[in-house]
Amino acid sequence: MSKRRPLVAGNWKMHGVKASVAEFGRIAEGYDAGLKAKVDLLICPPATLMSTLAVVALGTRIGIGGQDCHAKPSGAYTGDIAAEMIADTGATAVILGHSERRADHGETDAMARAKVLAAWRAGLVAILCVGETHAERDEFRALDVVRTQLAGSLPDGATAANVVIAYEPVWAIGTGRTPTIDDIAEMHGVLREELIARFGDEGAGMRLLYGGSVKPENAGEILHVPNVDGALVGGASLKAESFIAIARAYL
Ligand SMILES: O=C(CO)COP(=O)(O)O
Repeated sequence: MSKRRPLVAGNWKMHGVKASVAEFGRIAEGYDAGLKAKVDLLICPPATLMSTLAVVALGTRIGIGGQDCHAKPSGAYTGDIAAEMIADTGATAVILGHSERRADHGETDAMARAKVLAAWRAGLVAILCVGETHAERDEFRALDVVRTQLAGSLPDGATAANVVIAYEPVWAIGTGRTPTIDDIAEMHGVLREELIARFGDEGAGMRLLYGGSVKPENAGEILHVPNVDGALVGGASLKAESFIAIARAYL
């Protein structure tokens, strides 16, 4: 039996307004005692909702996280948010190095690495995303690409408590397509090997999430793959019904 407690995290991306607080309430209602005994839940709303949801989440045992942070604690960086500001809302985690940040904002492994250090400085858990493009998988480079991303973006000092790794194949995000169960098992196995080689027992204890078109229909299969310790869910996290249904794969 693995001692890693599963985590199902919702990445709301650029979705959600004040009315979405009610949807969060429905997620909290669905997080019953049976689920609480088995799985952690985290919601990463847009920055505009973080403070509100952090208050609403008090007592629900659902964590709140950010979707990105700046590497610096403060300064003249218009539009950016420091890890310390995320922590100040009551959030406890932050997604970093997401492929949408890498593609749309030119984020490199070095930048993701600096942001992970910022998250730790602020006391946040870093949810670090890695994943190959479709072309890279076609060229049989997926494992190498992901190994390189992990090596370049995960700093020394990572522990089972301060980092979660999310494997998100870029081509599976929002497309309804997923890798085969064997491909997920292979990638997560490689990630686990890398983490143990670098961090020993801490690496063995780090949670590895799968992300990319996770839905209630495929959660049962994906979440029981060895070394898959949960999911990072985009679209299906926007509705309480589907998000909770995914978490219930652990019951
Ligand atoms: O990018 C994702 C989560 O970070 C996955 O998004 P989808 O679940 O919508 O494919």
